[in-house]
Amino acid sequence: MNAITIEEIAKGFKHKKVIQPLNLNIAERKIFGLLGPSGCGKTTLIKMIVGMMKPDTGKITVLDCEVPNEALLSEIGYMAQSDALYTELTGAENLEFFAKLYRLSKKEQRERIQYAAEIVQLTNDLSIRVAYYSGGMKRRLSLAIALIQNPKILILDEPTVGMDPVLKQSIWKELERLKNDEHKTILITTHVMDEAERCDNLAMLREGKIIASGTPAALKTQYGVQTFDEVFLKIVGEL
Ligand SMILES: Nc1ncnc2c1ncn2[C@@H]1O[C@H](COP(=O)(O)OP(=O)(O)OP(=O)(O)O)[C@@H](O)[C@H]1O
Repeated sequence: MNAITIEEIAKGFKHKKVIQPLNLNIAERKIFGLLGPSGCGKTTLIKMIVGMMKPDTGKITVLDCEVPNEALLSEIGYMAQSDALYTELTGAENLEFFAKLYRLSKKEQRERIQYAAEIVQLTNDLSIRVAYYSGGMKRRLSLAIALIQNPKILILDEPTVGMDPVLKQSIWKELERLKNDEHKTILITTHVMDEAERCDNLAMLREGKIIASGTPAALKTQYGVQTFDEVFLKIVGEL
């Protein structure tokens, strides 16, 4: 069963085609990684899945609903690349704001805020104003916000940028637990190759087209290489 189905989606800005007509299926209860060089269209594709950007043509279906659909707002936890946080508020107030937006009960609010803050190791910094957070702390708070309403699907645009290896490892463990125990579907963009390795399925994007897809092992076997950088270089004829 697919959590996300993308059919013939295309998007351009002015004269530039950013996403070529593209098809992609993302299976439920899997971690799907979107790889590709800067500017290849990953964020644009993700924004269309989330419903923040309208495709020029094509259709996107999430959990059997055609995007955009208000019912999907609570089903998708989205972590953007640029942090959309209220810097005048504390970390806790930011989390509360989003918890209220999703109409969580007082008890759920408390539980989810505690859970999300623990996952990103911000529990002891929740009373600090976000204006005083470091870049990495803001990323962590953004990830906590994506988790707050306990969505079925997590869409995370480069979630671990600026995080230290220990925290990165614990976040990946939690993503795997969310998939295995809570049956979440996770779509992630990354430049980090050891993260790509941990995904169940990958799609490699270049100039708005999918140039390769499959499991991490299948992709490396298909191209007879050891790393995803080499897969990419082989495809573009540089190796
Ligand atoms: N609103 C916009 N108006 C005009 N051009 C845009 C807009 N949004 C994105 N683009 C262009 O679309 C292309 C793809 O951008 P996108 O952010 O999707 O790339 P990306 O693969 O996510 O890159 P990165 O890994 O660096 O974040 C870029 O050339 C970018 O300049």
